Amino acid sequence: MKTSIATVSIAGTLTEKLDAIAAAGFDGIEIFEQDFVTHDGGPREVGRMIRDHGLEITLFQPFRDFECLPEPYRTKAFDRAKHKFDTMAELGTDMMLICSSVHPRSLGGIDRAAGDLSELGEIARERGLKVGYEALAWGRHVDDHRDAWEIVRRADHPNIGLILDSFHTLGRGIDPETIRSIPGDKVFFVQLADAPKIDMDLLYWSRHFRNMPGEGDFEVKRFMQAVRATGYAGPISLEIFNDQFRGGDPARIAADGYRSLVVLLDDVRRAEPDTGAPRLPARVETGGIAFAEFASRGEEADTLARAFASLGFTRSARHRNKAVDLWTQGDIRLIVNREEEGHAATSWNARGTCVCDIGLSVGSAADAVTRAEGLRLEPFSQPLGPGEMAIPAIRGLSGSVMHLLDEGLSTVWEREFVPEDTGDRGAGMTHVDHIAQTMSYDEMLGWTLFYLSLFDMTKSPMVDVIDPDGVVRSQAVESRTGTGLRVTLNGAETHRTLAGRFLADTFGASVQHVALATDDIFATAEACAARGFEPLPIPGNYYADLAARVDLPDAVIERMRAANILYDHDGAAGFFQFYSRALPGGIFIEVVQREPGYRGYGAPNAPFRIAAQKRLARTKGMPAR
Ligand SMILES: O=C(O)c1ccc(O)c(O)c1
Ligand SMILES: [Mg+2]
Repeated sequence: MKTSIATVSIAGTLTEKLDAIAAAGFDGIEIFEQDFVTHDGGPREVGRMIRDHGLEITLFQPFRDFECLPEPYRTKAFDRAKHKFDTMAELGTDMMLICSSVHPRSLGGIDRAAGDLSELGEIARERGLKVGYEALAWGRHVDDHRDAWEIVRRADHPNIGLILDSFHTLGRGIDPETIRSIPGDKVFFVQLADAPKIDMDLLYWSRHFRNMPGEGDFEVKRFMQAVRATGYAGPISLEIFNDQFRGGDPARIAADGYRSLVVLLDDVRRAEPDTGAPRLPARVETGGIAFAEFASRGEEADTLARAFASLGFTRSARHRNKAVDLWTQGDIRLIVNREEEGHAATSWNARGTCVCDIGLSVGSAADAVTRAEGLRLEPFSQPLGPGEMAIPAIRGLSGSVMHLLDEGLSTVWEREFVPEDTGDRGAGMTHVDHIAQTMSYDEMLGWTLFYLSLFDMTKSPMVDVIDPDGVVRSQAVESRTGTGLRVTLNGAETHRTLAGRFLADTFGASVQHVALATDDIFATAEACAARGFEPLPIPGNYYADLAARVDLPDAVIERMRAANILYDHDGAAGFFQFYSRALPGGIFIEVVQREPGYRGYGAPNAPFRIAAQKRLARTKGMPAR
């Protein structure tokens, strides 16, 4: 099945778009007329340039306001179409898209539309061209693919067919199952887009908020399953009108698009057995986070180590060959890497103290790598020292690394590390609850797609986190089983927010905090305090307000106040959390206790946490981050 993407989906000049689309792996493009018209070069040259990129022109579009016009508009519309047919011949494409008319003088009438299309089909046939008709969700008389199909059926012409676009069908809430009764040979072209479910004018929604399949809330897979059932075998093309993408990095957006298509087509193969075997291993089931590795040096590395000790961690092993310490507590492993060569050193040079590597437990590391390769994710490796194990890894957020560990690879701790004698039993923390990654808002969709396409994860609705100086959008992705990986993605739009400041200071997206789970937050807080841990101070007002709005005994609220513990309840269960102060690199540690059934991340408390962090930074005379 050929893959294609509309030029309108990608930012840049026509040449930049083509470079990005070709590099991403697509077979073809839908050329948007505007992208062609704005280019300084005739249609023959443009056609050649596209073919020189190894791409074919799958479609020329859009041709508007054609059908059902009274004279003299009707004749003019036919003349316009003939003119475009000339251009198409020079470009070297044989398929034109006509979208349903929004012309104020359009008369409507299914047979009138069919008659116009049939007559145009005859002109197209003489020139060896084909015309596909698409129902725009806001078309004046035709706004439903079922009506568009009836028009095409009555036009009854071999050069006239139907174009399906998932946005127009799913955006209007039309059941995609209705596609199954359309003959595949009359479907001339298929366009795909997803979108977030927001209540909005259809045209505005379509032109600004479409996104890649899997990035939104539409049932694009069910749409595509219905398309496959018709026997349609032509190109599958992304047509994504999105303001962020129009201003985004062409290579990144094109790669995301290609990835979304590969995943979707594989999901469809999996769901409809008669469409062929899946080509990729299934989405990878994640266990928890096996380790979080900090790149650091000197004084900052010492400060980190002291902070870990105050949180009840023990330096339980050192690497055989490297300046790498392993700090453990429960099933949690925090690594401090002071090496002056290799990935950690590169990360430290670029951004200072940071989380440079995340180790993830997976069912099968080999399957994870095969799937990642199929999605064209970037593999990572570096030279191994004596006795070191080859653990598969891929590039994660902004050049960071994600290692994939399965059962067979879990011997790495014994093989590569020398244990140290430890007496400390810890402060009761058991495992990593989640990591929080901060990125620019523009990167959020792409990273959501990364997690959802590689791993067996779902996303939760996006929430707004109110910072005193702006809004940060936050979205969680979590393993379907609920026991594996959990990540919150935080998208900052301004440098004035805590997240935005962190982003600027660390030169790109990275882990801003690591949240550790305990079964008894009060005991853990006490054990940490005994080790000299200083929590983020929370003002008294918070507890006065809490007492008024939640159903907790006064004595519990008093204990929370004493330990700077915050609380949330999501209707099902409660959640307790406290925070460290800022560590080197602006990173912080969160400690959480989830009551069984609590699904959130304490988002309602984020404004209080952020205000407290900014206040602390100000009183220390440090930049607020
Ligand atoms: O927004 C539009 O006008 C428009 C044009 C062409 C399409 O294929 C489409 O889906 C929308
Ligand atoms: Mg369309």
